Amino acid sequence: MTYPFLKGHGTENDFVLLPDHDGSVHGDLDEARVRALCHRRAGIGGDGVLRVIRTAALPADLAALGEGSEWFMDYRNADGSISEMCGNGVRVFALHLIDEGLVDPDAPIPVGSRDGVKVVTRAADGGLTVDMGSPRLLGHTEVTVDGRTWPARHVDMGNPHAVAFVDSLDSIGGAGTLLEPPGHDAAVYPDGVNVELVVRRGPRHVAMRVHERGSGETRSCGTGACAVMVAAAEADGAGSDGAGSAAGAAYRVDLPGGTLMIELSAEGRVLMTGPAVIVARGTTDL
Ligand SMILES: N[C@@H](CCC[C@H](N)C(=O)O)C(=O)O
Repeated sequence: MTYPFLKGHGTENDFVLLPDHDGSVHGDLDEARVRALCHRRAGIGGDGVLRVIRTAALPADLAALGEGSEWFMDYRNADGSISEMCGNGVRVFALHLIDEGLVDPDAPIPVGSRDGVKVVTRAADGGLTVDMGSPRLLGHTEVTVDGRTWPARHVDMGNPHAVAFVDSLDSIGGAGTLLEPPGHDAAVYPDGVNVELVVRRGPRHVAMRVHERGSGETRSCGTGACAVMVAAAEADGAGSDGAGSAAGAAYRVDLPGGTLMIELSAEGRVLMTGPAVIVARGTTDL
């Protein structure tokens, strides 16, 4: 069977997009197909898959999560597992909808996800801004990477994150070498966790590396950058809800694949701005 695909990325977090508007192409998108598509040597290659489907074509339980949005981002990690949300992916997804004339490019674009509807707007710098919703600052925990253990902040951005402030990003193996899933408390993260390692670069400016649940070390993670901003804002004197005195603050978050700007609105909502690019389109029989 041959079917269409596109390839895109946001700050080098790369995705295979699968247009499947009425759900007739991929049915239940199984893990084996996702792994084959994302394989870096035998497939198209990607950190994950974004299935582009109309909310109305989904089973009732999923459709309920996307209520109010015509389009739903059905996201899968490279290993075929499902995640609630993908911050870089939703920008790439919205760009695809704009490119294909599927939405009004001048209006806010609602995109359904397993973490509810995210609204994407065009940013002044040519990028896209996503209202990522309200973060949840949960407990304190720890993570172990390369045999070293750090205290970490548990931040929920719809998906689970552990944010650890470290002395140096360079001393923890080379870039792209966090191959083993970091050690973490399975009681805190029963479904696994995305782990962010962070250093300060200046006032409201941080840099990070990330090991993603289901994808390994990636060049960028949008929800991860948001979690990092929330943890940094708390450390900089915000209230326990992540808003407080940091509300309105904008942080620059540098990642191996680029830079994201993350802002905490006066209402305590996280606004993420960054680029999105489509680099290829074609058909595959994978
Ligand atoms: N890269 C994404 C996050 C993808 C999901 C994550 N690996 C998980 O399992 O929660 C992003 O940009 O947010």
